[in-house]
Amino acid sequence: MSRPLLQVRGLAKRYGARIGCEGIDLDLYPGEVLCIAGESGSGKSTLLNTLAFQLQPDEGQIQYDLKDRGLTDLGTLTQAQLRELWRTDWGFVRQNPRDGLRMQVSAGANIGERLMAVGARHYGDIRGAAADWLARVEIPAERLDDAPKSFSGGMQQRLQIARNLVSRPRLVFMDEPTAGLDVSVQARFLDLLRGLAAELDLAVILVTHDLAVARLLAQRLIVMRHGRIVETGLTDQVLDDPQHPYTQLLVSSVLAA
Ligand SMILES: Nc1ncnc2c1ncn2[C@@H]1O[C@H](COP(=O)(O)OP(=O)(O)OP(=O)(O)O)[C@@H](O)[C@H]1O
Repeated sequence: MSRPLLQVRGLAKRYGARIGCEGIDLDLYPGEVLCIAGESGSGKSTLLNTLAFQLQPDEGQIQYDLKDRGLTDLGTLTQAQLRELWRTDWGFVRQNPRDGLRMQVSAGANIGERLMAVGARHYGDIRGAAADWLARVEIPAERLDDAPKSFSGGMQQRLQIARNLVSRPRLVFMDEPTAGLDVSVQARFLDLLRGLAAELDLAVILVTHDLAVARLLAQRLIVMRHGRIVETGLTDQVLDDPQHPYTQLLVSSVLAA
């Protein structure tokens, strides 16, 4: 197997005496989609934000395969180096597009900004690439100059995907990206996401409480409870033959719904 893109050992994040997550070990490989599932309060968002180094870990180590340095302890990077990573080689798709987009500037500018972060300077090229990405996420090109606040929720979420993927990141963190979408647009959105992840060989760490989303998108699944990983494995295996009683309960409660 290839070298891991992200390697995590003994990770913990606490809020005072309360455990956010602890004892987390995981390896993520290039192009792999990993889903973090678990009930409300199990520590999914804490783990995601700590992995993305947007929350400072209290214990443990996160190593990332930086393009120019190989596996590097993220704790040794400066804030400027972390910001560079967030703007270029990583992406972050929020549950609420208002948190991941700049709502007042045009769709084209939302995409163009990320391109400028990776060095693009030519206005025509940036506009062309933005139009191309709008088409890839199924937004009509004539909406290029419109602000996302005039878009539907589904369009905003697709724009957030375009903004993140235009810089060709290798790793994208996603926090419940489908939770705010109507059921009627969820399936198409998931299809689009799955296609783009495969085409771009994108590694994704995705938080969801929806096991159907995990089944559709993720090769590997982590199940969390009380801040700890209680089960991990290939998604189909975990869902079809859960070993931990908590996972069994989680799977059977979905089947019963
Ligand atoms: N900012 C915070 N301050 C104090 N405690 C927090 C904070 N954020 C989360 N927690 C606590 O950490 C634990 C894990 O919360 P977290 O939000 O990571 O869970 P989650 O699985 O993402 O939940 P949900 O699905 O409801 O978003 C919970 O006990 C929660 O109360």
